[in-house]
Amino acid sequence: MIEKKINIILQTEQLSIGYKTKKAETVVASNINFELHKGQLIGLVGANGIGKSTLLRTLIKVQPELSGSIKLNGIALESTSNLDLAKQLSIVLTEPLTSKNLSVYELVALGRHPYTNWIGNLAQVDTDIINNALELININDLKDKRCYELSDGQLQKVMIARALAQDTDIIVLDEPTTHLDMYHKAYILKLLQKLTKDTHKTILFSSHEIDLAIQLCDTMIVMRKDDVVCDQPCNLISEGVFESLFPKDLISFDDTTGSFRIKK
Ligand SMILES: Nc1ncnc2c1ncn2[C@@H]1O[C@H](COP(=O)(O)OP(=O)(O)OP(=O)(O)O)[C@@H](O)[C@H]1O
Repeated sequence: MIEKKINIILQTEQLSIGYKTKKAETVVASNINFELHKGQLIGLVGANGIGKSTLLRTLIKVQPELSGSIKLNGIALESTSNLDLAKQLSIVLTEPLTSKNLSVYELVALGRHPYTNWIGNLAQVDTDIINNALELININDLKDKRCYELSDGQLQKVMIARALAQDTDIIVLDEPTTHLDMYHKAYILKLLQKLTKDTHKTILFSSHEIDLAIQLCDTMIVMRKDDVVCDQPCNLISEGVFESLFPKDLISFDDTTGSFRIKK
């Protein structure tokens, strides 16, 4: 029990997320309580528009929580400075890159930004970490290419290498498999699983690839209309959580295969 507590890296308590304007507050989800552990692969799933990106943006401090608390390594997120945050948490977003003119090496090297001096000079330790990230993701052969020359799958690997170069305890990815074909979706998620095992980092990603996430994740956070649940995939299956994710007219969840099927 005590060891479990020591291993907690990210924790929410009575978290409520959404959007606030001067006139109104829109709650997207509330009563969110979970504990994420070191070295785990965690998939965040739910229907379109349910609040996955809103939750991720709140967890990475891009938007404020409406109420409740988030703790990163035991410290409230709101009292963690942005520089400290960048040393603990790295982010991979799917938005198109504005810096596609950079070479792959230069883009991965940007991951060292929180650690370098103001002109961004790289020390030997930084270049070692960058080379190690290129090696771990197996993209050494791409390092001199310009980012605009890459396929979506290659670019996604480069973005993950940049996050690795940032050398944080936790990596957060918003829909890392968007635009990828079936093979590359599986490849990227398998790569994330391997990284959690090889580096003991915690990796949290949102995805619509529920079937793949069930097979690969240690833990899943499932956002439903009325609640947010977090558990091991096998427990979520036996509690019927996936079955309740979507309207029942078109697809149903098959407990035995752990996948969705179209109703005939
Ligand atoms: N900037 C914003 N201001 C106000 N409401 C927003 C904003 N961004 C998103 N929303 C609303 O918050 C809700 C959750 O959206 P969000 O993008 O988090 O869902 P999602 O689960 O990531 O969806 P998808 O799977 O389609 O990407 C939606 O109702 C959306 O319209």
